[in-house]
Amino acid sequence: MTEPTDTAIRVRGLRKSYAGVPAVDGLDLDVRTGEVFALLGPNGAGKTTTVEILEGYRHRDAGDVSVLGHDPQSAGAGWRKRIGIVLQSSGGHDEITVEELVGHFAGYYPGARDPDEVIAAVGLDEKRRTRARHLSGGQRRRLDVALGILGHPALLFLDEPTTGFDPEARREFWALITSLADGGTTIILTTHYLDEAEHLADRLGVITAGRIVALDTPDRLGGRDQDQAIVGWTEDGVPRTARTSEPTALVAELSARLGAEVPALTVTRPTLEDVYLRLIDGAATTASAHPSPSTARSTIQPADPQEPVPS
Ligand SMILES: Nc1ncnc2c1ncn2[C@@H]1O[C@H](COP(=O)(O)OP(=O)(O)OP(=O)(O)O)[C@@H](O)[C@H]1O
Repeated sequence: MTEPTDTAIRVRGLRKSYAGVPAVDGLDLDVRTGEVFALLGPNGAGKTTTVEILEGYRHRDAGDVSVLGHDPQSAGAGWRKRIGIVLQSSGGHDEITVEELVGHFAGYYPGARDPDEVIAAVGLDEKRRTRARHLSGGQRRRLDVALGILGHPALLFLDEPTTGFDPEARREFWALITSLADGGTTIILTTHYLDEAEHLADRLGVITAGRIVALDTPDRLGGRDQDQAIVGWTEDGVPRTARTSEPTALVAELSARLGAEVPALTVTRPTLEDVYLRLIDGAATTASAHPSPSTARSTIQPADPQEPVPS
């Protein structure tokens, strides 16, 4: 297969079941080279299963998958070196210091980034001589990211990267991700933080029950840009609100009626979280109105333990 330059990931009809219960149920996805793409969805929606198939860590039951022009199921070591992975939880190497670990992993990649620069970039300079087991949860995640970006990956997977970060650490981490994206790295992000997705992602895909139910830019997802605005103000001492698709006209009318400064005026639009929750609710309602055989099966069949990971 020749490698397309504008498409980093192409997925068609992806399916994966555990003990007959679908986790990914006919998923299509295109991720463009150089974009930051966020996968959102409730617990158990199929995000990790999808991402692990893309990473080559899990075998699919059906569908076509191309990642950087190769099928992850059969791609070789050269392909793997072009992929950076930061898993949801990491561990191990507890007795090794940050600089030893980063220096050691740098040896795996021809033309690796300078370990000192990577340690500085993830904000671990002050902890470089600290053993991994003495790092805080957030610092450990930064170390994971350091290991993930050492090899200049063309494609970086970040699975819930800022869980446990304090607000300042999250902002710093976002800046790091933005700088990687500016440098041309394609990034696949799974997160439960809507503000993180909105801040970082060029496009978002929402997965429920193993399918993409919405896919767009953060400001257009689920018709968000078409949503009515909510105008709030106080009149005769009473708080009032109105929904309108023409907030400017309403504000002008209020201003003409109540004076130049309309008391307690606010104009708001649905947040990404509002839209996301609406999409999830809508998908759940549709699923319960039309129960599929797979939904019925899931109540009676236990799931398999995790498959062995191919080397
Ligand atoms: N190894 C496994 N064996 C059996 N069932 C599994 C396995 N991995 C995932 N599942 C099931 O597949 C479904 C999708 O799980 P997955 O981990 O892909 O969801 P997710 O969207 O990543 O969830 P979360 O947000 O909680 O991480 C769930 O119902 C889960 O229980």
